[in-house]
Amino acid sequence: MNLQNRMASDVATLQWVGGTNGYLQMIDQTLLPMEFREIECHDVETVWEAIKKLRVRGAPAIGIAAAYGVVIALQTGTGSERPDFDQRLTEAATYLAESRPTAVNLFWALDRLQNLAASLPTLSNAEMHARLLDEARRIEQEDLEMCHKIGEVGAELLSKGDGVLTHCNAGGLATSGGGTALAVFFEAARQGKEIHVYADETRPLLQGARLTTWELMRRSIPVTLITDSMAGWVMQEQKIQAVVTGADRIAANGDSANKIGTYSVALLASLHDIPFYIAAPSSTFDLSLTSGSQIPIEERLPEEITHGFGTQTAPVGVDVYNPAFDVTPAKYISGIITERGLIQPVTTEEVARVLSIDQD
Ligand SMILES: CSC[C@H]1O[C@H](OP(=O)(O)O)[C@H](O)[C@@H]1O
Repeated sequence: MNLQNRMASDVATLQWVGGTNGYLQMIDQTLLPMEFREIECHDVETVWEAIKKLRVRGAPAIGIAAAYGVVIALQTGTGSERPDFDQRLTEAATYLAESRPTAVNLFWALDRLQNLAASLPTLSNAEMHARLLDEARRIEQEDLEMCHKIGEVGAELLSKGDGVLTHCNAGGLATSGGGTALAVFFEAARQGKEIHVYADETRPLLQGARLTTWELMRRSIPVTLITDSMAGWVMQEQKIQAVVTGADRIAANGDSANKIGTYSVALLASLHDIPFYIAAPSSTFDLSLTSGSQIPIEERLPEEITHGFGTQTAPVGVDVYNPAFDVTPAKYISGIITERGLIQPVTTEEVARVLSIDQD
């Protein structure tokens, strides 16, 4: 099987249809697992809304969607001169960058397209548009390859029969299809390691209950759903031999932002002397930040907590705090699994060394 078939989840998180005047098709993840529906994005506003509402979500997937969103934005607009085109590119990137603040892959992808255009100022609008579509497709393909390698690097850390805990969803749905934390589980299972996954439900939007269990069950990987508050107890009961989660932005010293609740899981793992790993591609690192204190943390609407999935569970008007992410200090991270190898110990020097390793 080729890489695309082997590592991609058996459903395409995202799919570009057609040429430069095509459109982006994506699974609406807000409906899973009860309904499988794909939506078509024919304008940049639809892409922006899909990112904002987590119809497409997960750091790498958000970056890929934004890259295709730029291509869609350039299908319309005034001016036939290249400066007009470049202005529209800048406007589209600025607009998409406002959709969500934490996942650095969004900004990394938008910068990559803008830098490409800046490096090719003499191309016609049509030629530049085609190159931008090629670059978006390259970002998606590179992510698939990175997921595959993350799976291989991470699977080596797991032993036959391990219980492994994960938080939120860092699966094919959060990426080009290969997953990051779940790529480790997919590969370990493929190698016959017979792991058992414990999935935190991950309030308030339940990415673990809705998405991680769905992905693992589709691949016949044993998974047990637990509430977020049970993570410590299953560790105490010695059901867990390792923890692997994803990440949305990793600072130069290895401090990692991930779904809210990850920090608590890392502290619990440390207390129980259980290795806690982050799995993430190099596109999730933000080396411009010296530490995690500089990572912007998205705050989302109170209704996600008080009216989750249509049921009101708190008095109207109650004060609500709803940060979507938290930051785990590097000292609580046993290692960061990347496509370039394992970063361990998690230090600024080791981050720089591993990320500088040339890809084959
Ligand atoms: C492979 S990145 C997955 C990462 O993204 C999730 O956040 P969200 O569902 O809000 O996009 C969560 O932090 C996952 O670990």
